[in-house]
Amino acid sequence: MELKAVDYQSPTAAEDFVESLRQTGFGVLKNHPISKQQVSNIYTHWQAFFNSQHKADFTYNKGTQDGFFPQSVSEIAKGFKRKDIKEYYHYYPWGQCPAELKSEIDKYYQDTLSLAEHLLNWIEQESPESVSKNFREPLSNMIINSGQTLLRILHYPPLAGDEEPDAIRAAAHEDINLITILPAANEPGLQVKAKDGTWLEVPSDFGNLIVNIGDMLQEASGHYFPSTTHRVVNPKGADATKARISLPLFLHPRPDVVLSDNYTADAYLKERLRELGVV
Ligand SMILES: O=C(O)CCC(=O)C(=O)O
Ligand SMILES: [Fe+2]
Repeated sequence: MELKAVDYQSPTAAEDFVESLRQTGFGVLKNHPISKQQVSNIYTHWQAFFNSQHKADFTYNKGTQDGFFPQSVSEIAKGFKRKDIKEYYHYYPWGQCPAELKSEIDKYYQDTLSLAEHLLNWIEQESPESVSKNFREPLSNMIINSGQTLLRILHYPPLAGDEEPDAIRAAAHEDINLITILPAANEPGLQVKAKDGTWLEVPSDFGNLIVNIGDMLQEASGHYFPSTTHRVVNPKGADATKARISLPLFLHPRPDVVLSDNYTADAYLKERLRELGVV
C-alpha cells in the first residue's frame, strides 16, 4: 500500500481520491484551495499561545468541551493506559477563543468546512449505488449547521527525556466522526496502519492536505469505507527537541442524522465518548 498525493485540479481527482479512501482510509490532496500561508500563520500564532501562560485562562468547559486541554487531562486512547504527550485546544465557532486568534482560526474553520462539503459530494458520487442508497440524506448535507464539527489545534511539546517509556505523542486510534481534514503538520510523525499490520508514514510535505475516514462514515457506508488506525510517533535524535503543531478538523454530522439502522450521530458519539471516559 502506498499513499500518493492526488492533484485536486486533475480531471480524475474525485475518482483517484475516493479510491485511495476506499483502499487505505486515507487520501492526500495537493494543489487544493486551502491557503498554505493561512495554515503557516495559524501554526505560528498558536505556537505562541501554547508557549504562554495565557492558555490557562481558556481552560476547557466541562459541559461543552470547548477551550484548552492541558497535558494533565490529555486523552488516553481506547485500550491504552498512558496519556498521550500532547496538549490541545478545541475550537468551535460558538465556543471560547482568545480574541486575537479568533478571526484567523474562524476563517480557516469555515474555508475547510466548505471544502469538506465538496469532498463529501465526491465520496457520495464515487460510491457504488449499493452503498449510496443507504445514505439517509446527502453526506454533504449531514454536516450543514451541525454545531458539532470540531477544529482541534494540537501542540506536541518538545520531548524532555523524562516521558514514560511507552507514552507516545498520539497512541493508535481511529477518529469517531465522518471524515477528518488535516493539513500536513510542521513535523513528521503521522503513521497509518496498513491492512498487513505495518505502519506507513503519511507524506508530510507542507502544503498537502490529509483526509481520513472516521467511524461514523464507516458505519454509514456499511464498512465500505474503512476507518483506519493511525498514530503520531515520537521524534528521534535532533528532532526530539522540536515541537509539532497540527490542525485536524473533525467533521461531525448534526446530532439527529441517522447513520444506520443502529445509530443516530448523537447516540454514536455518546457511546464512543463514554468508552473513552470523556463523559
Ligand atoms: O497530529 C496529527 O497529525 C494527527 C492527530 C490525530 O490523529 C487526532 O487528533 O485524532
Ligand atoms: Fe486521529
